[in-house]
Amino acid sequence: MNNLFPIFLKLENLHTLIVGGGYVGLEKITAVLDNSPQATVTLVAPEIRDEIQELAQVRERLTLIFRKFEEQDLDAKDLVIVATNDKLENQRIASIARVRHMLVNVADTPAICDFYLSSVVRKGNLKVAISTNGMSPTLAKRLKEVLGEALPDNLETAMEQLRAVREMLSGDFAQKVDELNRITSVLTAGPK
Ligand SMILES: C[C@@]1(CC(=O)O)C2=NC(=C\c3[nH]c(c(CCC(=O)O)c3CC(=O)O)Cc3[nH]c(c(CC(=O)O)c3CCC(=O)O)/C=C3\N/C(=C\2)[C@@H](CCC(=O)O)[C@]3(C)CC(=O)O)/[C@H]1CCC(=O)O
Ligand SMILES: NC(=O)c1ccc[n+]([C@@H]2O[C@H](COP(=O)([O-])OP(=O)(O)OC[C@H]3O[C@@H](n4cnc5c(N)ncnc54)[C@H](O)[C@@H]3O)[C@@H](O)[C@H]2O)c1
Repeated sequence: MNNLFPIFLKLENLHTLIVGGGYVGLEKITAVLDNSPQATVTLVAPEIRDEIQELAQVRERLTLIFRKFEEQDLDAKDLVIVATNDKLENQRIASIARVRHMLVNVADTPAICDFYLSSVVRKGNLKVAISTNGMSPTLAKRLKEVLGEALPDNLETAMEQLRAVREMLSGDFAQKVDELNRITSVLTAGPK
């Protein structure tokens, strides 16, 4: 069963807590900031990798706290990514966050995640997020590479032109939809 519902978050409007500052903490903070450089993030861990400390020097909205997780760290947070190397502590933190109605990702335990991070193909304004439903992050990463090669680089121009058309079109909503579908039908037309 694949019941995941994909959404695209504006992380600059949310406050994300990352618990753990090791390899996985670094992977997750990198994923967050690569996609959402203006995201507000607090990371708490007694030991924080140098690469994360370097990131914090150039990212004003990234705050580091050098100690173990405390429940108050969840105050005023929207999302939590839990990535300590203590599985039981990860589960404990996730349960506290759930009681507080926050969305939780626990890097080492997919079964108790409310959301997964995805592999991301980016071409300007286009973003394609890939998930394997937790089956194989490695496959997601490879598919990202395949799709990145396959998608043409001039999509940005097409998007800009379509946006201009979209703004120019008059008429009611149904007429606009018809016209946009007509213009873009060449994209899905098979070979003649
Ligand atoms: C996509 C990506 C996004 C990101 O993290 O930014 C991501 N993992 C990435 C890479 C990656 N992760 C792992 C490897 C090693 C090889 C392998 O195991 O395949 C590699 C490959 C590599 O690094 O080369 C190990 C691993 N990952 C999870 C577990 C726990 C478990 O499965 O039990 C373990 C075993 C830990 C252990 O054994 O100790 C769990 C999750 N990893 C997810 C996402 C979520 C499911 C996504 C989906 O639905 O596909 C989920 C469920 C939760 C989450 O983390 O959100 C990112 C690709 C970035 C890119 O595109 O370059
Ligand atoms: N989802 C994924 O993509 C993925 C990939 C690899 C590993 N994992 C799993 O993620 C976990 C973390 O691995 P790692 O390589 O980052 O470990 P690591 O040893 O490099 O780092 C652990 C971090 O957790 C911190 N920490 C420990 N207890 C803490 C606490 N109570 N509060 C706050 N921080 C605390 C440490 O200070 C350190 O910063 C492991 O269980 C691993 O199996 C997940």
